[in-house]
Amino acid sequence: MLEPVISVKDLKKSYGNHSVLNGISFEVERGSIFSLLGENGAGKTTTVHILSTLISANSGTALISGYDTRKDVNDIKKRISLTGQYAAVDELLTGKENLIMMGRLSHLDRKTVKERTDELLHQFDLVSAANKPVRTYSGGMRRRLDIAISLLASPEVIFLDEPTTGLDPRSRKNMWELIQDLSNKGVTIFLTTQYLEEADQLADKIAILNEGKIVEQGPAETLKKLMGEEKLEISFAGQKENWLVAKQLLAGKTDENNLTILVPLVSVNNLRQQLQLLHENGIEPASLNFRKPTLDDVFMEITKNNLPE
Ligand SMILES: Nc1ncnc2c1ncn2[C@@H]1O[C@H](COP(=O)(O)OP(=O)(O)OP(=O)(O)O)[C@@H](O)[C@H]1O
Repeated sequence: MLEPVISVKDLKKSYGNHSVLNGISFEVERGSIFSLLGENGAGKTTTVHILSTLISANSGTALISGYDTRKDVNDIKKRISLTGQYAAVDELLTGKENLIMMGRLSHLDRKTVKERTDELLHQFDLVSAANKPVRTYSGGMRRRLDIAISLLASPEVIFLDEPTTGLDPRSRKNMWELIQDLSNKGVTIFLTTQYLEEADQLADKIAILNEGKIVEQGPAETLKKLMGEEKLEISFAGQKENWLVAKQLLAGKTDENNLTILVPLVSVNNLRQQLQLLHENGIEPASLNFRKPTLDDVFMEITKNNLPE
Protein backbone atom coordinates (compact mmCIF):
# COMPACT_ATOMS: atom_id res chain seq x y z
CA MET A 1 0.00 0.00 0.00
CA LEU A 2 1.11 3.58 -0.68
CA GLU A 3 2.23 5.53 2.34
CA PRO A 4 -0.92 7.20 3.74
CA VAL A 5 -0.99 10.97 3.47
CA ILE A 6 -2.82 11.25 6.80
CA SER A 7 -2.09 8.87 9.60
CA VAL A 8 -3.85 9.19 12.95
CA LYS A 9 -3.19 6.97 15.96
CA ASP A 10 -5.10 6.89 19.21
CA LEU A 11 -5.89 10.60 19.21
CA LYS A 12 -7.51 11.95 22.36
CA LYS A 13 -8.91 15.38 23.11
CA SER A 14 -10.92 16.73 26.02
CA TYR A 15 -12.15 20.14 27.00
CA GLY A 16 -11.94 20.21 30.80
CA ASN A 17 -13.52 16.92 31.81
CA HIS A 18 -15.58 16.70 28.63
CA SER A 19 -13.91 14.06 26.50
CA VAL A 20 -14.53 14.80 22.80
CA LEU A 21 -12.16 12.36 21.08
CA ASN A 22 -11.60 9.18 22.94
CA GLY A 23 -8.75 7.52 21.02
CA ILE A 24 -9.42 7.62 17.29
CA SER A 25 -7.21 6.03 14.62
CA PHE A 26 -7.44 6.03 10.83
CA GLU A 27 -5.41 6.43 7.67
CA VAL A 28 -6.16 8.36 4.48
CA GLU A 29 -4.65 7.31 1.17
CA ARG A 30 -3.08 9.94 -1.05
CA GLY A 31 -5.47 11.21 -3.73
CA SER A 32 -8.55 9.69 -2.11
CA ILE A 33 -11.69 11.20 -0.61
CA PHE A 34 -12.03 10.35 3.06
CA SER A 35 -15.21 11.20 4.91
CA LEU A 36 -15.59 11.61 8.63
CA LEU A 37 -19.28 11.11 9.24
CA GLY A 38 -21.01 12.06 12.46
CA GLU A 39 -23.86 13.95 14.03
CA ASN A 40 -23.72 17.49 15.39
CA GLY A 41 -21.15 17.72 18.15
CA ALA A 42 -19.59 14.32 17.37
CA GLY A 43 -16.11 15.88 17.24
CA LYS A 44 -15.60 16.30 13.49
CA THR A 45 -14.45 19.93 13.63
CA THR A 46 -12.21 19.12 16.59
CA THR A 47 -10.52 16.40 14.50
CA VAL A 48 -10.09 18.75 11.53
CA HIS A 49 -8.63 21.45 13.79
CA ILE A 50 -6.10 19.03 15.25
CA LEU A 51 -5.08 17.77 11.80
CA SER A 52 -4.70 21.30 10.49
CA THR A 53 -2.56 22.27 13.54
CA LEU A 54 -5.04 24.85 14.87
CA ILE A 55 -5.36 23.04 18.20
CA SER A 56 -3.38 20.26 19.90
CA ALA A 57 -4.57 16.86 20.96
CA ASN A 58 -4.01 15.67 24.54
CA SER A 59 -2.36 12.48 23.34
CA GLY A 60 -1.88 10.25 20.32
CA THR A 61 -0.26 11.14 17.00
CA ALA A 62 -1.46 12.74 13.79
CA LEU A 63 0.89 12.84 10.81
CA ILE A 64 0.38 14.61 7.48
CA SER A 65 2.77 13.44 4.75
CA GLY A 66 4.92 12.11 7.58
CA TYR A 67 5.03 15.47 9.41
CA ASP A 68 3.87 15.63 13.00
CA THR A 69 0.97 18.02 13.68
CA ARG A 70 2.49 18.85 17.08
CA LYS A 71 6.01 19.71 15.96
CA ASP A 72 6.10 20.41 12.23
CA VAL A 73 3.43 23.09 12.02
CA ASN A 74 5.04 25.08 9.20
CA ASP A 75 5.72 22.02 7.03
CA ILE A 76 2.10 21.00 7.43
CA LYS A 77 0.63 24.46 6.82
CA LYS A 78 2.41 24.55 3.45
CA ARG A 79 0.74 21.32 2.39
CA ILE A 80 -2.85 21.73 3.52
CA SER A 81 -5.78 24.07 3.31
CA LEU A 82 -8.86 24.36 5.43
CA THR A 83 -12.29 25.64 4.57
CA GLY A 84 -14.69 26.10 7.44
CA GLN A 85 -18.40 25.78 7.87
CA TYR A 86 -18.58 29.56 7.67
CA ALA A 87 -17.01 31.22 4.68
CA ALA A 88 -13.93 33.23 5.69
CA VAL A 89 -14.32 35.80 2.96
CA ASP A 90 -14.52 39.58 3.05
CA GLU A 91 -18.11 40.59 2.26
CA LEU A 92 -17.25 44.04 0.98
CA LEU A 93 -14.64 42.96 -1.55
CA THR A 94 -15.45 41.31 -4.86
CA GLY A 95 -14.75 37.60 -5.42
CA LYS A 96 -11.72 38.44 -7.48
CA GLU A 97 -10.37 40.91 -4.90
CA ASN A 98 -10.76 38.28 -2.20
CA LEU A 99 -8.71 35.80 -4.21
CA ILE A 100 -6.00 38.37 -4.94
CA MET A 101 -5.81 39.51 -1.33
CA MET A 102 -5.57 35.95 0.00
CA GLY A 103 -2.99 35.06 -2.65
CA ARG A 104 -0.79 37.93 -1.51
CA LEU A 105 -1.28 36.96 2.13
CA SER A 106 -0.10 33.45 1.21
CA HIS A 107 3.13 35.02 -0.12
CA LEU A 108 2.52 33.95 -3.71
CA ASP A 109 4.18 36.19 -6.29
CA ARG A 110 2.07 38.64 -8.30
CA LYS A 111 2.14 36.63 -11.52
CA THR A 112 1.12 33.38 -9.82
CA VAL A 113 -1.67 35.16 -7.95
CA LYS A 114 -3.08 36.54 -11.21
CA GLU A 115 -2.86 33.19 -13.01
CA ARG A 116 -4.34 31.19 -10.16
CA THR A 117 -7.13 33.76 -9.63
CA ASP A 118 -8.21 33.51 -13.28
CA GLU A 119 -7.98 29.71 -13.27
CA LEU A 120 -9.95 29.36 -10.05
CA LEU A 121 -12.68 31.81 -11.08
CA HIS A 122 -13.18 29.64 -14.16
CA GLN A 123 -12.97 26.34 -12.35
CA PHE A 124 -15.51 27.46 -9.75
CA ASP A 125 -17.92 29.05 -12.20
CA LEU A 126 -17.46 32.50 -10.71
CA VAL A 127 -16.34 34.43 -13.79
CA SER A 128 -19.55 36.42 -14.22
CA ALA A 129 -19.67 37.22 -10.49
CA ALA A 130 -15.94 37.96 -10.22
CA ASN A 131 -16.37 41.74 -10.01
CA LYS A 132 -19.42 41.77 -7.76
CA PRO A 133 -19.12 42.23 -3.99
CA VAL A 134 -19.36 38.98 -2.06
CA ARG A 135 -22.29 40.28 0.00
CA THR A 136 -24.42 39.84 -3.15
CA TYR A 137 -23.41 36.14 -3.51
CA SER A 138 -25.68 33.18 -2.74
CA GLY A 139 -24.68 30.62 -0.11
CA GLY A 140 -23.44 28.22 -2.78
CA MET A 141 -21.32 30.93 -4.45
CA ARG A 142 -19.72 31.88 -1.14
CA ARG A 143 -18.88 28.26 -0.44
CA ARG A 144 -17.31 27.95 -3.90
CA LEU A 145 -15.27 31.10 -3.40
CA ASP A 146 -14.16 29.87 0.02
CA ILE A 147 -12.89 26.64 -1.52
CA ALA A 148 -11.28 28.51 -4.43
CA ILE A 149 -9.36 30.65 -1.91
CA SER A 150 -8.18 27.57 -0.07
CA LEU A 151 -6.82 26.14 -3.34
CA LEU A 152 -4.69 29.19 -4.23
CA ALA A 153 -1.49 27.62 -2.99
CA SER A 154 -2.20 24.18 -4.60
CA PRO A 155 -2.40 22.17 -1.37
CA GLU A 156 -1.83 18.40 -1.16
CA VAL A 157 -4.68 17.93 1.27
CA ILE A 158 -7.84 19.96 1.54
CA PHE A 159 -10.07 19.83 4.61
CA LEU A 160 -13.70 20.51 3.81
CA ASP A 161 -15.61 20.88 7.05
CA GLU A 162 -19.30 20.29 6.34
CA PRO A 163 -19.13 21.96 2.93
CA THR A 164 -22.81 21.45 2.14
CA THR A 165 -24.49 22.15 5.48
CA GLY A 166 -27.16 24.78 4.90
CA LEU A 167 -27.07 24.58 1.10
CA ASP A 168 -30.18 23.94 -0.97
CA PRO A 169 -30.32 20.58 -2.82
CA ARG A 170 -29.14 22.03 -6.14
CA SER A 171 -26.13 23.83 -4.67
CA ARG A 172 -25.38 20.66 -2.75
CA LYS A 173 -25.27 18.63 -5.97
CA ASN A 174 -23.02 21.29 -7.55
CA MET A 175 -20.70 21.10 -4.58
CA TRP A 176 -20.54 17.31 -4.91
CA GLU A 177 -19.47 17.64 -8.54
CA LEU A 178 -16.87 20.17 -7.58
CA ILE A 179 -15.44 17.92 -4.86
CA GLN A 180 -15.32 15.01 -7.30
CA ASP A 181 -13.49 17.22 -9.83
CA LEU A 182 -10.93 18.24 -7.24
CA SER A 183 -10.36 14.64 -6.37
CA ASN A 184 -9.92 13.73 -10.05
CA LYS A 185 -7.14 16.32 -10.14
CA GLY A 186 -5.29 14.37 -7.45
CA VAL A 187 -5.96 16.45 -4.32
CA THR A 188 -6.55 14.39 -1.19
CA ILE A 189 -9.87 15.40 0.33
CA PHE A 190 -10.81 15.14 3.98
CA LEU A 191 -14.53 15.78 4.14
CA THR A 192 -16.67 15.99 7.23
CA THR A 193 -20.40 15.61 6.94
CA GLN A 194 -23.55 14.75 8.85
CA TYR A 195 -25.15 13.36 5.72
CA LEU A 196 -24.88 9.67 5.06
CA GLU A 197 -25.85 10.19 1.45
CA GLU A 198 -23.03 12.68 0.93
CA ALA A 199 -20.38 10.37 2.34
CA ASP A 200 -21.83 7.52 0.32
CA GLN A 201 -21.79 9.52 -2.93
CA LEU A 202 -18.30 10.91 -2.61
CA ALA A 203 -16.03 9.03 -0.28
CA ASP A 204 -13.62 6.21 -1.07
CA LYS A 205 -13.49 5.52 2.63
CA ILE A 206 -15.89 6.49 5.41
CA ALA A 207 -15.26 6.62 9.14
CA ILE A 208 -18.23 6.99 11.46
CA LEU A 209 -17.56 9.05 14.57
CA ASN A 210 -19.88 8.59 17.50
CA GLU A 211 -19.35 9.57 21.12
CA GLY A 212 -15.64 10.18 20.59
CA LYS A 213 -14.95 6.81 18.95
CA ILE A 214 -14.75 5.65 15.38
CA VAL A 215 -17.45 3.03 15.53
CA GLU A 216 -16.94 1.76 12.00
CA GLN A 217 -14.71 2.50 9.02
CA GLY A 218 -14.33 1.15 5.54
CA PRO A 219 -15.27 1.68 1.92
CA ALA A 220 -18.79 2.98 1.29
CA GLU A 221 -19.95 -0.44 -0.01
CA THR A 222 -18.94 -2.17 3.22
CA LEU A 223 -20.82 0.34 5.31
CA LYS A 224 -23.81 0.16 3.00
CA LYS A 225 -24.23 -3.48 3.92
CA LEU A 226 -24.35 -2.47 7.51
CA MET A 227 -27.08 0.05 6.85
CA GLY A 228 -29.46 -2.53 5.60
CA GLU A 229 -31.70 -2.16 2.61
CA GLU A 230 -34.22 0.45 1.63
CA LYS A 231 -37.55 -0.01 3.39
CA LEU A 232 -41.19 0.62 2.68
CA GLU A 233 -43.08 2.43 5.40
CA ILE A 234 -46.74 1.45 5.34
CA SER A 235 -48.87 3.87 7.32
CA PHE A 236 -52.26 3.15 8.84
CA ALA A 237 -52.73 6.64 10.27
CA GLY A 238 -56.21 6.92 11.78
CA GLN A 239 -56.87 3.17 11.27
CA LYS A 240 -55.72 1.46 14.46
CA GLU A 241 -57.79 -1.67 13.80
CA ASN A 242 -56.30 -2.13 10.37
CA TRP A 243 -52.84 -1.64 11.82
CA LEU A 244 -53.53 -4.38 14.40
CA VAL A 245 -54.57 -6.81 11.64
CA ALA A 246 -51.73 -5.84 9.31
CA LYS A 247 -49.25 -6.38 12.15
CA GLN A 248 -50.20 -10.06 12.14
CA LEU A 249 -49.91 -10.33 8.35
CA LEU A 250 -46.66 -8.53 7.56
CA ALA A 251 -43.06 -9.15 8.54
CA GLY A 252 -41.69 -5.77 9.56
CA LYS A 253 -40.94 -3.34 12.35
CA THR A 254 -44.14 -1.99 13.88
CA ASP A 255 -44.62 1.42 15.48
CA GLU A 256 -47.76 1.77 17.58
CA ASN A 257 -47.49 5.55 18.06
CA ASN A 258 -47.39 6.34 14.37
CA LEU A 259 -49.40 3.26 13.31
CA THR A 260 -46.78 2.26 10.75
CA ILE A 261 -45.07 -0.93 9.65
CA LEU A 262 -41.59 -0.79 8.16
CA VAL A 263 -41.10 -3.59 5.64
CA PRO A 264 -37.65 -4.41 4.18
CA LEU A 265 -37.56 -4.24 0.37
CA VAL A 266 -36.30 -7.73 -0.33
CA SER A 267 -37.61 -8.05 -3.89
CA VAL A 268 -40.40 -6.73 -6.08
CA ASN A 269 -42.17 -10.05 -5.83
CA ASN A 270 -42.03 -10.08 -2.07
CA LEU A 271 -43.37 -6.53 -1.91
CA ARG A 272 -46.22 -7.43 -4.25
CA GLN A 273 -47.12 -10.43 -2.06
CA GLN A 274 -47.20 -8.34 1.10
CA LEU A 275 -49.44 -5.68 -0.46
CA GLN A 276 -51.65 -8.43 -1.97
CA LEU A 277 -52.04 -9.92 1.49
CA LEU A 278 -53.35 -6.62 2.81
CA HIS A 279 -55.67 -6.27 -0.16
CA GLU A 280 -57.09 -9.79 0.31
CA ASN A 281 -57.90 -8.88 3.89
CA GLY A 282 -59.70 -5.76 2.82
CA ILE A 283 -57.08 -3.37 4.22
CA GLU A 284 -56.01 -0.26 2.31
CA PRO A 285 -53.11 1.55 3.95
CA ALA A 286 -53.32 5.33 4.45
CA SER A 287 -49.99 5.86 2.66
CA LEU A 288 -46.83 4.18 1.41
CA ASN A 289 -43.39 5.78 1.65
CA PHE A 290 -39.98 4.53 0.61
CA ARG A 291 -37.34 5.13 3.27
CA LYS A 292 -33.62 5.14 2.60
CA PRO A 293 -31.39 4.13 5.51
CA THR A 294 -30.34 7.10 7.64
CA LEU A 295 -27.37 7.69 9.88
CA ASP A 296 -29.66 6.75 12.77
CA ASP A 297 -30.31 3.36 11.16
CA VAL A 298 -26.56 2.81 10.84
CA PHE A 299 -25.99 3.65 14.51
CA MET A 300 -28.83 1.32 15.47
CA GLU A 301 -27.29 -1.41 13.39
CA ILE A 302 -23.80 -0.86 14.78
CA THR A 303 -24.89 -0.72 18.40
CA LYS A 304 -27.01 -3.83 17.86
CA ASN A 305 -23.93 -5.64 16.54
CA ASN A 306 -21.79 -4.41 19.40
CA LEU A 307 -24.12 -5.49 22.19
CA PRO A 308 -22.42 -7.79 24.72
CA GLU A 309 -23.11 -11.48 24.09
N1 LIG B 1 -13.25 25.24 22.58
C1 LIG B 1 -14.11 24.39 23.12
N2 LIG B 1 -14.31 24.37 24.45
C2 LIG B 1 -15.19 23.51 25.01
N3 LIG B 1 -15.91 22.59 24.33
C3 LIG B 1 -15.75 22.56 23.01
C4 LIG B 1 -14.85 23.44 22.32
N4 LIG B 1 -14.90 23.16 21.00
C5 LIG B 1 -15.80 22.15 20.86
N5 LIG B 1 -16.30 21.78 22.06
C6 LIG B 1 -17.28 20.68 22.29
O1 LIG B 1 -16.77 19.51 21.70
C7 LIG B 1 -17.80 18.74 21.11
C8 LIG B 1 -17.45 18.42 19.66
O2 LIG B 1 -17.46 19.62 18.90
P1 LIG B 1 -17.11 19.64 17.34
O3 LIG B 1 -17.29 21.05 16.91
O4 LIG B 1 -15.82 18.99 17.12
O5 LIG B 1 -18.27 18.73 16.77
P2 LIG B 1 -18.72 18.51 15.28
O6 LIG B 1 -18.85 17.06 15.08
O7 LIG B 1 -17.85 19.27 14.36
O8 LIG B 1 -20.16 19.12 15.28
P3 LIG B 1 -20.79 20.32 14.47
O9 LIG B 1 -21.43 19.68 13.31
O10 LIG B 1 -21.78 20.89 15.43
O11 LIG B 1 -19.68 21.27 14.15
C9 LIG B 1 -19.07 19.53 21.29
O12 LIG B 1 -19.75 19.01 22.39
C10 LIG B 1 -18.58 20.93 21.56
O13 LIG B 1 -19.50 21.61 22.37
